[in-house]
Amino acid sequence: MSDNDRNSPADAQKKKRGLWGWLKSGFEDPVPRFTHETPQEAGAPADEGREAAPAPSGDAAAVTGEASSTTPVPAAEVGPEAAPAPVAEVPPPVPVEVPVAPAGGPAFGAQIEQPPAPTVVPVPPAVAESTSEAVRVPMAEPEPEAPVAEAPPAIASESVEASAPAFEAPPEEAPVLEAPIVEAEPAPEVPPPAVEPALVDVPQQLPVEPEPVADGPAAEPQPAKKGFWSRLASGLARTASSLGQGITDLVSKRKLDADTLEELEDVLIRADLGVETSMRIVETVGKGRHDKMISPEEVKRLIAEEVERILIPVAQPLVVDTAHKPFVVLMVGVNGSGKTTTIGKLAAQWRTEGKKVVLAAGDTFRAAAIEQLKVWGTRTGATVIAREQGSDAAGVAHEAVVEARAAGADILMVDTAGRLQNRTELMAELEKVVRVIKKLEPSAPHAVLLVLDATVGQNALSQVEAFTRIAGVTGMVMTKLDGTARGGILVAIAAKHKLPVHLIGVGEAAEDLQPFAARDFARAIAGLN
Ligand SMILES: Nc1nc2c(ncn2[C@@H]2O[C@H](COP(=O)(O)OP(=O)(O)OP(=O)(O)O)[C@@H](O)[C@H]2O)c(=O)[nH]1
Repeated sequence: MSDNDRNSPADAQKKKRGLWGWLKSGFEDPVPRFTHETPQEAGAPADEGREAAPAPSGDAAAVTGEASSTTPVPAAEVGPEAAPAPVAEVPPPVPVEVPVAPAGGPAFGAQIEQPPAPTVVPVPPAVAESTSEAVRVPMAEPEPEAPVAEAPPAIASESVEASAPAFEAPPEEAPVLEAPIVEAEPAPEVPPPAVEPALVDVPQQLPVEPEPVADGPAAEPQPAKKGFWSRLASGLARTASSLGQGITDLVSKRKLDADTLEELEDVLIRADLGVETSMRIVETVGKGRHDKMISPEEVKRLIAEEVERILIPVAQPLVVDTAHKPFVVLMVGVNGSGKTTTIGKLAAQWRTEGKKVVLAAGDTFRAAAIEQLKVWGTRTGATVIAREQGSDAAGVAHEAVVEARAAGADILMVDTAGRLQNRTELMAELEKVVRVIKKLEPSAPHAVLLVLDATVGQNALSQVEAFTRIAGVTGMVMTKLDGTARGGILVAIAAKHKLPVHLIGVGEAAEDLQPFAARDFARAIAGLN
């Protein structure tokens, strides 16, 4: 579904369902659709670099703001450096949420502003089978208010075994739940952050396909699951059909003369393949075929071969080096490029492989991003480290590294707020996140993934330059290839920057994040079967 579809009545209806309503919809649903809450809409001070994503050059809409109905943002809390609100003012959106003492030694305390009472969202029970592994997560604190009341239905809808909710505290440990009653108290009564969080071993569980809700409507027949190729081909259909139509119109009735080749070059440039790449392709197509008839299929084949040649060196899988525990992945990119969604999709895939995954809600600028990550945590069974909106992102990253280590996590993914590459102060903030992670673990982050929105077109080229310079980008994920007819931008970036391309997003479902394969991509973009 493209961003354009957000305003459809069906989409609006989905949004009205609310968080738990969405969770009930189960694992097969499209991924959660979180809108981008602009500072203005939230009543916050304007911040151009945060709010203004580059205008898409393709025909897919840019990610625009619609205030989230579930997470109202008080004006005073908005802004990356704003003092965090008392915990009591942030209604926990998940069943359990407890304050965790800021980890890290005194040496680090001098480096980072220490916001109060970070929260940890424990692994939720969207699971069926326990493994022998256990992850240490903070003990759940009972919340007498609405969130607790809402929790059981959500668990019931996701959990396979309603009789064994993984998140119910064992009776003998119940007293621990009463200890840090800080969330409902006014700020002055919140215990100092040095208090040890109560920890309990919670079985690490693997996500499974959800069972239908017992009292829900009769299950509709599900469409057959798409295969890898069909997802890729349908995701790139807009680019392929635009290219294909242009090629067919050009060569089906004409000989391959100089004019035809020039027009072919225009068709390729319009698909954002870039001038150099387009010239290179046209040269290949024209070689030995001047003034001869050529079929559209033959031209597509030649394009695919040339594109594949360009892509082969950059098509590199994202390899998790198990020597690092956790393997730290930092997500960077401009506003709305798909960082949080990509984290969720990756978490889903890695959790299915049985990996222990921790997610750090380092996009502290946008309240909805924190909620979005928590939902992905609930959905995938990954632990989420989150603080209030406006907290120091570097502090969250620090906390997350400490917690992920303590939990023996395999992978830690750190989300960051979207920022325009030309906003120096925001890029400096990102630099600080990297610095803080390195201070704890010099080899980390082990992967810095630049998430690029394919619909922004040529602007992506300067994003690669800036983010690589500031954050040391190691690889790229290109999202929303399904929302543009100009997916050729990936080829232009590959040709210019030679940056590894690990993954591509061709839709909003978790399965729509695919490993990048040069041949498949080249053939799909050219419209070949
Ligand atoms: N169609 C499509 N939509 C995508 C894809 N990847 C992400 N999206 C959507 O893009 C929108 C923005 O994604 P987010 O993950 O919130 O973006 P972000 O980079 O975290 O945003 P900021 O926090 O503002 O920087 C969401 O509606 C996603 O569902 C994709 O591959 N295809």
